[in-house]
Amino acid sequence: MSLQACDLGVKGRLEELTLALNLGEITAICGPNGAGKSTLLSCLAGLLKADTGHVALDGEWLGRLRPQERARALGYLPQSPEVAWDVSVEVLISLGRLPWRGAPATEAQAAIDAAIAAMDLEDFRHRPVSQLSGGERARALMARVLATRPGWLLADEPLANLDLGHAAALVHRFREQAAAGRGVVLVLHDLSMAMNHADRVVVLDRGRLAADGPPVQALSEDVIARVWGCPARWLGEPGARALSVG
Ligand SMILES: Nc1ncnc2c1ncn2[C@@H]1O[C@H](COP(=O)(O)OP(=O)(O)OP(=O)(O)O)[C@@H](O)[C@H]1O
Repeated sequence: MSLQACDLGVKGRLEELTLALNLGEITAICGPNGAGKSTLLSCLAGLLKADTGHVALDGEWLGRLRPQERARALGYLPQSPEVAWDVSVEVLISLGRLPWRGAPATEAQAAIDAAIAAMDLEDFRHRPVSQLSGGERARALMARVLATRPGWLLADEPLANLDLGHAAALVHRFREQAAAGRGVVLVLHDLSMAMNHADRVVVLDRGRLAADGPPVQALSEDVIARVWGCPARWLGEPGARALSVG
């Protein structure tokens, strides 16, 4: 199942970008504020229509797929952890099963239970979403995406509201998903996370592709200086790098 952006352009936001994403990999999309990361992710998820070009899933244009088919293949976590309805955590997560309506109830419950366990939400299962902290709500929203068991996980800043332990656990979940042959595409501001845990990093700058490759290349000190405009130095060993800035 391939996911490709071909000459993708959104006026004032993305400039004719071509990109083929790979299953079995964690791809990080990095770049400064306003670089076009969320715009690209929304296009890949089929939620934002490009002005030029298209996104193709297995060679089929996203716009031509049935919504249910698209929702089964592409799981999307938006940047802001907003929830429109004050339902319980379990009900919120069960919404992730909507694309699989008609599947056996046992299968649905197993997926929901696994997502609750993966995001450490057992204690909150019956709690209304309005009574969660910001990080707990972010975990519940991630669990909803996991419950779908999509072929592609597209997550916009999935670690932003999480404490250290839950962030590390979620990175581990992403690695499991990639190892299971799924595609994982993450917008990340934390360049150390991208350096240490991504297989590939796509760097955007003012709507353009500035770098694309293994983290050591795409997040080299030169690229960081050029794109983010600040001197930075990588410290530590491969796999446990820390970024010293300034
Ligand atoms: N709905 C919109 N209409 C018009 N322009 C928009 C809209 N949303 C974002 N933009 C603009 O498009 C550009 C890219 O925005 P985008 O949200 O993709 O950036 P980003 O890289 O995700 O940034 P951040 O790191 O701040 O979240 C920005 O200049 C932004 O101001």
